[in-house]
Amino acid sequence: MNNFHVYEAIGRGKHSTVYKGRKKKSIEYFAVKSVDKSQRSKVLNEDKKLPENSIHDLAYDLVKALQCRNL
Ligand SMILES: Nc1ncnc2c1ncn2[C@@H]1O[C@H](COP(=O)(O)OP(=O)(O)OP(=O)(O)O)[C@@H](O)[C@H]1O
Repeated sequence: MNNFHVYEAIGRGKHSTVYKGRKKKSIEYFAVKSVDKSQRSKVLNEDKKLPENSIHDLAYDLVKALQCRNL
């Protein structure tokens, strides 16, 4: 967190608050999610889950990219 300037809250989740953030010494902006420590594992596990169609789309793109390389 020391690498970011954190500005105003831009959203709230069930167990978290999302802030506007900027990486220090850059003009890159990020959404910075702040989670209560007691809810951390729950939120991290939720964010790891991708919808099934996203996984399918990623797999399709990967296969296409590999096919292009082998041409
Ligand atoms: N990348 C982003 N850019 C802008 N706003 C965002 C971004 N990510 C989250 N937000 C805002 O923060 C809100 C809550 O974020 P998020 O979707 O992570 O919540 P959640 O998954 O429902 O909650 P939790 O993780 O606490 O269970 C969103 O509804 C949205 O308004």
